[in-house]
Amino acid sequence: MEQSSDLRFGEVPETRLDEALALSYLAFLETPENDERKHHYETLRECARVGAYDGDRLVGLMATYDFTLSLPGGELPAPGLTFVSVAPTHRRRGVLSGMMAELYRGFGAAGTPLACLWASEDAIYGRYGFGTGTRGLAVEINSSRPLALRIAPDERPLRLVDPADAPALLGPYYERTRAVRAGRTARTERWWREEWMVDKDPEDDDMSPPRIVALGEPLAGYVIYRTKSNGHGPGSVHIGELEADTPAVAAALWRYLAGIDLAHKVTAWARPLDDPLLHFCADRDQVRVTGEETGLRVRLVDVGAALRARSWAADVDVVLDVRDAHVPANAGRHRLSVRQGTATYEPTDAPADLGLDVRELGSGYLGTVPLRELAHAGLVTEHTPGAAASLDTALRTDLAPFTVDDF
Ligand SMILES: CC(=O)SCCNC(=O)CCNC(=O)[C@H](O)C(C)(C)COP(=O)(O)OP(=O)(O)OC[C@H]1O[C@@H](n2cnc3c(N)ncnc32)[C@H](O)[C@@H]1OP(=O)(O)O
Repeated sequence: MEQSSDLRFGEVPETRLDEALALSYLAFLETPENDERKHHYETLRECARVGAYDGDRLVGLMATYDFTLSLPGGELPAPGLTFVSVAPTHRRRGVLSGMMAELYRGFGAAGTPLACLWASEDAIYGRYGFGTGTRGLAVEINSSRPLALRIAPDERPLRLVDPADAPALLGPYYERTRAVRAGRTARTERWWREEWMVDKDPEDDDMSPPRIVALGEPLAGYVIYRTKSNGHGPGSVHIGELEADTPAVAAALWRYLAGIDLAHKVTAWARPLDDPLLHFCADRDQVRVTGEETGLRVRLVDVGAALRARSWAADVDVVLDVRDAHVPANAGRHRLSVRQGTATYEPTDAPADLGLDVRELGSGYLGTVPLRELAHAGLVTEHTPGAAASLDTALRTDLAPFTVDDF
């Protein structure tokens, strides 16, 4: 892609936030109302920002949240890309590519190990080395009849929680889920309030405020959902998040949701690939998977730092020949050696066992996509038969990586 020589890339100062927001609304085809605009302004103010300038005019914008991402057995800083916008007058001239290069330069200087994002379109970010970090299932329950279950639900009472109390009650619980499931960003008090507990659903004016139902003291599980009425017809229940200590607690929460009067449908836009509901429901005609999508995309910005920070399910010794068109420091042959749970990752002259792009390594990193599958798809080259399977065994996680925090 040819990049215009009159473009300049650099920081977007706070004095230009209004212009940056206007550009973003132009790119995303949005005209938000005052409260939402204020929220976007504050969010953008707190993010790090990269811009593209044509003369003095801002024609490209990209911002990063200061996130920390859970990994198998640990966590790392992982800036979250957002507000990625290019003026419609300047598309396909290399503005995004220029901003990505500027971003990666900054990451290199800061020693940033990972980056993450949710994409508006699937085809955009693979070229910059982003792989599949998490995937989610869309699930729909026919709740015109009681939920049929194969296990006994936890019969302790359920209680409604005031949204104002939710961050203090749910926050520590959510934090514990991060320790056992990779792919989850840490939530601040502000994130809870402004992303989860906001009264008005940003995408659907007809949704109720968030409802929170909890089970157990100490807390053993919770669900955050909204409802939607449908005039005289049956309404629906829409799950934001459901977390539970045990299958019995999960069963109690799902049974509750499916039992809500005046609603004949429960939907969840994203559930983990290994959601126990899909096994303990007694009727898969009643509980249907209606879609599967990539959630968080992950970029190994510093491959060595990223690999050393996660835990491993098995020892492994492989030489990886990594391609990285955007971060040259990652490219070339490196020996990944995991001994008794500790990884080393060093440059080597030894012949490669596996050849792959950093994008594919990103897809395997949290355990979501087996490298064996990518080898079968012709995207990973197996120079040593069995090397992809050995690395997959080491990368495997107990729970499927998953997040519902889109941004
Ligand atoms: C994390 C987030 O914020 S996701 C949100 C992304 N933003 C949006 O969807 C808002 C609307 N879209 C836009 O603002 C722009 O079209 C962007 C940001 C998607 C792309 O910006 P551009 O400056 O046009 O991209 P740029 O010219 O640098 O293209 C680089 C390469 O990506 C490709 N590309 C860019 N956009 C797309 C796309 N939507 N689908 C497929 N390929 C794309 C280009 O063809 C080019 O490929 P090449 O190098 O092989 O020739």
